[in-house]
Amino acid sequence: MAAENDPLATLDAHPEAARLRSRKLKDGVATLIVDATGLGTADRAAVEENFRDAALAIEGVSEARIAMTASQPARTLIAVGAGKGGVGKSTVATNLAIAISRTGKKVGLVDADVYGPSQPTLLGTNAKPEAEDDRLIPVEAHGLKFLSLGQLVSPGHALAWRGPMATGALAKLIEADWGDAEVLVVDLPPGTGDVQLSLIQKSRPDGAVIVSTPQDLSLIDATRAIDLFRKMDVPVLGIVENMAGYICPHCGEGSDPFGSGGAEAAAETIGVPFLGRLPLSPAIRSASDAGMPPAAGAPQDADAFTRLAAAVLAELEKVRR
Ligand SMILES: Nc1ncnc2c1ncn2[C@@H]1O[C@H](COP(=O)(O)OP(=O)(O)OP(=O)(O)O)[C@@H](O)[C@H]1O
Repeated sequence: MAAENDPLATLDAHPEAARLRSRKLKDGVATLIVDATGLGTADRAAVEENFRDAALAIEGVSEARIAMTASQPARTLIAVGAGKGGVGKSTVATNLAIAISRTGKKVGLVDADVYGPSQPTLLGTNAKPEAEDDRLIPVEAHGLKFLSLGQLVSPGHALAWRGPMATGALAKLIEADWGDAEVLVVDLPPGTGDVQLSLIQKSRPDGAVIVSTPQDLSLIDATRAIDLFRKMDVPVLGIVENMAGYICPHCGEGSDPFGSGGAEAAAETIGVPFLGRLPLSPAIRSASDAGMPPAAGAPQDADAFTRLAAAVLAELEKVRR
């Protein structure tokens, strides 16, 4: 790492030398930059102490300054929002997260829906997260790590989350120990209120996906949600049209209970990408209610979400350039 006559060169033989990013000695002060990726709080402190002791044991070092770099990997945060409730935002967020994880990425899902956290139902588990050093450890299900406000309260009490209390609880979910998760999908509460605003401000999503049904009223609300993200300088990755057409399971005939093509037309007018449509399907509803996300199921159910994940990842690449 440095010249042979550098007294700090002995640190290259340290058992944690692979974490040493740089070392410098000036006027008796040793400055080390150490990569803390993947370390829990206790291990991080131990490694720091260890390097300090090792540096101070070197002749000519009177002081050791150790900088531990961010312990978490660069993580992409995707917010899933909707202007109003009931459009299938949570269903889309869960299945999008699963479809992204099926591309080989490590994915975490945050259920930040203060008004009706539904991920424990959608993922079919009531397991409660543990905490270590005051940091929550996400629960695992269907290949995802996830945390939900619904896990922090007893059933039926979620409506008590309001204002600063909700904001504080949401921060705990986002700042949890997500380990090696590369992508974090955040299921926001519906609407454009203070809770959404402070969450967007604090967590700075890399992009937002807006869920809407094809009908006009839902689209007006979706437009408000888009405005909120744009004002906060969060790139809108696009609109997903959910419940976009119904195929009768009995006669096979197609119909459009909520209209058709509305979200695609609105996306064009507003100037955001259209990410695709998901059909109104009894199979999606019954699988979701049973805690068996369709994205993790048979191809005929999973395909629409696989395409959605590909579209979302492609848009993310574009906004990063
Ligand atoms: N494409 C679909 N086909 C059939 N049912 C669907 C579809 N999408 C969602 N649903 C059903 O609609 C209901 C509402 O969905 P979901 O909870 O995901 O909506 P939401 O927008 O997150 O609502 P809220 O924000 O109010 O919690 C659920 O019963 C869900 O199974």
